[in-house]
Amino acid sequence: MDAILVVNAGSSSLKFQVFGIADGGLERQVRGQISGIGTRPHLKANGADGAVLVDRGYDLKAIGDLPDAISAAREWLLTLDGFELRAIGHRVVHGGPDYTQPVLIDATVVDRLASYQDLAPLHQPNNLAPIRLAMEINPDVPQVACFDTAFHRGHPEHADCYALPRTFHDQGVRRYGFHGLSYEYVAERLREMAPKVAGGKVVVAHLGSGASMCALRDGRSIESTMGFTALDGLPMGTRPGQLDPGVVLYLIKEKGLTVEAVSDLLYHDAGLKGLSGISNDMRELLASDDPRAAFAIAHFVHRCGLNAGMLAAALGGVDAFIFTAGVGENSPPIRARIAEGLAWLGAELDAVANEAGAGVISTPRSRVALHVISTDEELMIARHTLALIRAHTA
Ligand SMILES: Nc1ncnc2c1ncn2[C@@H]1O[C@H](COP(=O)(O)OP(=O)(O)O)[C@@H](O)[C@H]1O
Ligand SMILES: CC(=O)OP(=O)(O)O
Ligand SMILES: [Mg+2]
Repeated sequence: MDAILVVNAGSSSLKFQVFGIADGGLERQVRGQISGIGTRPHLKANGADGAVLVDRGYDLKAIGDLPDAISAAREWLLTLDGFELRAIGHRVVHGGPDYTQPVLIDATVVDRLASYQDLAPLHQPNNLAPIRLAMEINPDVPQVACFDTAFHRGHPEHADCYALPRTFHDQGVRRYGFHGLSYEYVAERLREMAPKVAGGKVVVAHLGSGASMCALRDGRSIESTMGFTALDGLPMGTRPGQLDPGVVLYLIKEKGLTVEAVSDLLYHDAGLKGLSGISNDMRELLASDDPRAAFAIAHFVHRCGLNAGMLAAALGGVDAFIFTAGVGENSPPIRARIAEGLAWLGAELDAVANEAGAGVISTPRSRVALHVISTDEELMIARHTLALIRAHTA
């Protein structure tokens, strides 16, 4: 069967899917991920019928980081047969000022994407590693890069600039926004599920290991909480979210930290991990009775509320609030606490529906519809990849 492989390297997970190419479009064949990278690595994959193909844990020595996960996933994927690889689609977190839509990859594209490495050090090298590997091993298989930043490129310019001298903006120092493939998918899904709501003012909360929110007006992004890099906005697993830049200057000038040490702190040791001193993994914090875990969660919920308010202001109101990604899809208690913070907007949670993991978790009276949508960045990537290779072979 002709197939597309999709690779999505996040900050705590490596996700992959295999889609068959059929006349009618894409047919999902395999959906897998290595989750808990850095905490409790676990490989799980399901086949087209949902059957479990593999479900196994690894110790941290075997999979300590993303590159280890890429090797392990590749090893497992090579055990599959029956697929003729026709294309590989990749999530690439930073598209910089150049890429506003998916692109066929060649050596020039790889070089340019590598030049954004410092703008997404947690992701870009891991996005590029499998691209380079496949170029070497399967040079004839076309590869497509799909960007987290592209969906946000329709923002008005006054929203995406920093209040810095204009020359910096012209050099690419501006707000890009991330998780765009997830928001694009959620916007499409919402249009299918609730077209009236989808045409209105919607805030989507992508709460995973990386976390951000996006304001959608009529399905298009008009604002996001992330900026130049994926450090801004909400607190995350290991990233602080919004931080006074004065803190960075102080750490360097007064505390003598090197630039590398500050970078390490902001990408690897801050956020839920830094604040709790326990873990970057929300599951572990929720399960802990250590007050530092509760404190980190309280901070996360507080910042989610503030950022939701900011996006509500950008939209001039909110018709719907959507939860997605690892925490948003799977944690009723976190959803409940965030929903509480939306009460001033008229949101009312249906506690039973929330606990049951329903798609709509607001009461009929609620002035803000509360939805849970499982994101599918890989499907979005597969669609873009198929469209691009078809356009190039037509
Ligand atoms: N049942 C759950 N309750 C709370 N958090 C969860 C649950 N399941 C997964 N998560 C959280 O989701 C995060 C992973 O989300 P995901 O969107 O896959 O992240 P990423 O793509 O950034 O690696 C994990 O860090 C974990 O804390
Ligand atoms: C951009 C980003 O933070 O991605 P992820 O949530 O997958 O780490
Ligand atoms: Mg992710």
